Amino acid sequence: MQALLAMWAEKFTVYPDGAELPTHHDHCLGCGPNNPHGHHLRALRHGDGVQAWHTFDNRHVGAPGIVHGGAVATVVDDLYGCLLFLEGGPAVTRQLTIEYLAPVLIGAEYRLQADVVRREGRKLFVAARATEPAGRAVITSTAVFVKVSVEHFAQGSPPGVPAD
Ligand SMILES: CCCCC/C=C\C/C=C\C/C=C\C/C=C\CCCC(=O)SCCNC(=O)CCNC(=O)[C@H](O)C(C)(C)COP(=O)(O)OP(=O)(O)OC[C@H]1O[C@@H](n2cnc3c(N)ncnc32)[C@H](O)[C@@H]1OP(=O)(O)O
Repeated sequence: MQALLAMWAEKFTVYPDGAELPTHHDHCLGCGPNNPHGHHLRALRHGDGVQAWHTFDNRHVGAPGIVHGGAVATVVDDLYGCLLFLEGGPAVTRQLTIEYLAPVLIGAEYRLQADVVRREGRKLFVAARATEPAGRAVITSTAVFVKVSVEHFAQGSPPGVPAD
């Protein structure tokens, strides 16, 4: 686990505008390429924020043809987690709100954008939205993240040992 934490700390570096940001780790439910249940989110730096183009598939269906609201929240939460790479250090979600303005459809591509709204001590107030290609917002979100030390993550076991 310590090696994993050290590797993760290296990901908090400077990324040029437009650069693809790293994944949190290989098995991350949001962005990990080796999680068969995951969303495989890829986020790019966009100005001071992050953006991604994302298409949900039938693994994440709720009502027929419509993405499960929890799956949408997972992706938004993970996008905020990618924003942390621009903040220079780890933080964790303390509060997450999602406004589901219109159904998010399986197989349709959405543009996601997340930005820091303000910083206050250890707290990071962030906001995000997902829009259709024509520009209509289907969800908006806000969240509060609290900065933590890398050691915060030593509370869990590394992927594959022994919890799964
Ligand atoms: C490959 C490397 C391997 C290692 C790492 C691997 C992976 C890393 C994974 C995650 C890394 C993070 C992000 C990237 C990943 C994925 C993205 C998704 C993010 C997540 O999936 S992350 C998981 C879900 N998340 C949690 O698992 C958090 C559980 N929780 C806690 O661990 C504690 O709760 C903690 C530490 C957050 C705080 O605890 P605490 O005791 O330190 O602090 P406290 O309670 O005092 O709150 C502090 C200040 O926030 C204010 N405050 C509280 N609530 C507020 C609200 N609603 N609105 C406005 N302000 C609020 C207070 O008023 C106070 O403010 P003030 O400082 O001004 O007094």
